[in-house]
Amino acid sequence: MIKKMVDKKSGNYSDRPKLYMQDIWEGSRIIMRGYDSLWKVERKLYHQFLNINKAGRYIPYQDLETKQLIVDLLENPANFEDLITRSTLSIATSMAYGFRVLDTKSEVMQELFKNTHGFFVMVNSSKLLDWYPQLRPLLRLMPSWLYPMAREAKQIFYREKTQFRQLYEDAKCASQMDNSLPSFAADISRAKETWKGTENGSLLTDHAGSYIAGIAMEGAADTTSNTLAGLIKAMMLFPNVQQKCQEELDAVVGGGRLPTINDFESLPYIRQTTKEALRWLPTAISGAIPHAALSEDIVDGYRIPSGATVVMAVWSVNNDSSLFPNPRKFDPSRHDPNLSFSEAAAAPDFRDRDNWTFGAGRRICPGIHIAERTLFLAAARLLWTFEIRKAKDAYGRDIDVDMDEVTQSIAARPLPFPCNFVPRSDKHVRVAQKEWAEARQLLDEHGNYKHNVLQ
Ligand code: HEM
Repeated sequence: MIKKMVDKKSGNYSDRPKLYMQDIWEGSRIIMRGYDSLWKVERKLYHQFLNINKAGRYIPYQDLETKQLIVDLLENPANFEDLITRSTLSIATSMAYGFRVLDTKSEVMQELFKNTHGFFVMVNSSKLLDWYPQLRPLLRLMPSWLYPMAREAKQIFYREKTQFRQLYEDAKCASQMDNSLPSFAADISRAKETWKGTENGSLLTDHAGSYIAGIAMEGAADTTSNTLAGLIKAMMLFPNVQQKCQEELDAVVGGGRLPTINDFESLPYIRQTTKEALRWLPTAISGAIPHAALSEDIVDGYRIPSGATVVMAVWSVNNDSSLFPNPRKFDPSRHDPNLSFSEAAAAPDFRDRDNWTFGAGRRICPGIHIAERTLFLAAARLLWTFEIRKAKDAYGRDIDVDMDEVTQSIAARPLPFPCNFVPRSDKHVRVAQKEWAEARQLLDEHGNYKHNVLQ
């Protein structure tokens, strides 16, 4: 059904429902935006800077952050949830703005989390106004003390807007300096200059530009971190799969170096494992943000009215046993290693899709190529360095974990679970530490890049 409607008739199903909070946010968040001219400009920019060829440009960031992830885990394995979040967030801020995240508890990051979280809480709290939009005009007649949510939401929007603009302006300024790092924000501001006097140029205001960069950063961070948390959980629960991954790594990479992106083609089972992690615990459990129908349509005799909300039941389709037999079994071998994430997502026959976790149709996630590389490097390096095992209780017994427990969110994540990272050998530890020590030479005393590391 997703293929039939959202992929094949994507011109009709690329709109978004008109959420009350999207109005309060003045339509700023692309991910919630309807199928309009600014959305097309935004999408053009995403395509220009995140396409399959450009995605390769960010590998040095993915390389450095996944090396740091490994040594951080060696030092503080119990903190693995926060460490994977730091590394994916740092890849995202490096790409979007050209700076790294050293600590997720820093003031800038806390402000960012507070605003994003605030937005989703507000969307959740205003569901009634989305189900019954006819109530909205009544709110305007009510004194704000009787209905404080709108005022609270506006405050979150202003704080977020101020932060996104500041980050965007800082990246623009930084790009004027010699030896500056490339960033998506700087790319957008340059595109804005190039498009001056055109229709695209007039739509691409600084405010729009700051949100295009901000949402790319936001879209990249949690989704990837949540998927990695799911992959770690799967490795712990399916040790036979973990062992197969490690046999492949030992045969191809050996024990003398960390896997790199150059091993991508030679590690098909690791790639299949990342595909299976996306299927088995999809962070976009119901397609992240619903689509909406632009015009009325008839599908299999059912009338879909214009404006109808279309939710993709990603969890259900990823667990459909006619497509994925025994679906709760984590089995990487069900995926074709010869198809990249995006090739499988675009497969003409829906049975060739690995999963539906990146969405569908014209709104399919534009970060899919970046995500593929981050997941590959992180998975290969984690499994090269560690045995991922169940944690033990005070009596030395394995602590059981429910495989399906996830957070209640549009970007679901496994509920926190205990887990043991056991280094595979002293030699593996020494190699990882040595490679991180070499990689650190690229950084200054504040932990930021000394010079441009991208091609
Ligand atoms: C495992 C990683 C990721 C997952 C599972 C994921 C999933 C998704 C999903 C389900 C959507 C909505 C698609 C739809 O409406 O049909 C989406 C949209 C989006 N994603 Fe991702 N994403 C990931 C990584 C990334 C990365 C790395 C970036 C940026 C570099 C990114 C940027 C975006 C943006 C900008 C949108 C909005 C597109 C639009 O509304 O037109 N995502 N993503």
